[in-house]
Amino acid sequence: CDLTLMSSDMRTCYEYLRLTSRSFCAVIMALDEDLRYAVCIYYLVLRALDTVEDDMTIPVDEKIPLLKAFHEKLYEPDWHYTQSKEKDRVVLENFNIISSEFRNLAPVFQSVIADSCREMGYGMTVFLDAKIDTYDQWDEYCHYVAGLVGIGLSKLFTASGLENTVVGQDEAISNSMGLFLQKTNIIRDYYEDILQKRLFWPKQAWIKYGNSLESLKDPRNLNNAVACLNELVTDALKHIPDVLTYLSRIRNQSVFNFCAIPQMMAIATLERCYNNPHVFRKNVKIRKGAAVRLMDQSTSMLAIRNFMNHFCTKIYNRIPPIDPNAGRTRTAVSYGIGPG
Ligand SMILES: O=C(O)CO[C@@H](C(=O)O)[C@@H](OCCCCCc1ccc2ccccc2c1)C(=O)NCCCCCc1ccc2ccccc2c1
Ligand SMILES: [Mg+2]
Ligand SMILES: [Mg+2]
Repeated sequence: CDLTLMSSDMRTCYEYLRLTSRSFCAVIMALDEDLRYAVCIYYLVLRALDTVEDDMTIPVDEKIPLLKAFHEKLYEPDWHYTQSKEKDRVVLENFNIISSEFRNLAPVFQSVIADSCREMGYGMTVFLDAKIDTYDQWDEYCHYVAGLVGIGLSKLFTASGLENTVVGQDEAISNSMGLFLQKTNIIRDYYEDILQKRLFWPKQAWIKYGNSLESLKDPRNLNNAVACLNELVTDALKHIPDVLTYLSRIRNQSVFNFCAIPQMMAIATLERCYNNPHVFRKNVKIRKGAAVRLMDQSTSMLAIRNFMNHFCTKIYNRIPPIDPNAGRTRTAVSYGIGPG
């Protein structure tokens, strides 16, 4: 894009995107012009909100009103926040620049982003002590922090005129796009989160395998821990049919790539995590070469179905016969393997 035509604040916003988003910057920059601007701002606004949620040094009685009122800061020109210790605090310290660009967006884009921000902020306060007991509460938390992003993005795609009305209207399918990504992150990040006492694995799952989520990282409980991991991967795999339906509706190439690549990274990550004891000792990542191949080749429904088939077949071939969820996992991956 021609940086000279851009306002200096917008140039700064793209710099914040590059600084705070390892996984989304490239795919956002590949979007067609109008959408690229709105989606970049959308990302920065929600990353700022999430940085408040994630910052455990902010006292609860300050954090709750800040999360709930965050959407109002979009219309307070000078507002910014300098008290955060988080890695992405730059977006809070310079929120006035981000909000000034937000107010330059088309009104329809502003209302989608502001509504999303209000609902996400509220949802984060509901789960502030991160006590996620049931699978339904797991779905609810992931709806607030990621499902809403899928719903908001879909409304931006339709409002931009690049995608059909159905994309922006079918909230259940858009929600699944976020749940698949967020559940994959939560499964992958067990070790890093448990060190910060952030407990996002649902109790309804881990209670069958140990008397606390922390107990799963004890090497003596490794078999139970891996069985719990496999159960959560199986739950995440259930979103695959919705992900395939969503992607099959997308018509604009840059929107397709933007939507498809994070989903392919997620299924590749789930495959690496499945039945993998390393999840309890370090951060499991997909190999650089595999990630590059997914970025370059996730450009058509045929490619997506082939990648989904590839990773689901790899999981299928590694299901331990004695795993308590073996049958349910075979059923879940079969949706990704497809009729072929
Ligand atoms: O702190 C971190 O580094 C990770 O934080 C995680 C957490 O705290 O749980 C967690 O924070 C969630 C709250 C803030 C959401 C920020 C976000 C992310 C991606 C976007 C992409 C485009 C536009 C706006 C976006 C907004 C996080 O970043 N999880 C990664 C998965 C979130 C997926 C969002 C999402 C949902 C549906 C999508 C559909 C199509 C394309 C991209 C999509 C992206
Ligand atoms: Mg975060
Ligand atoms: Mg968070």
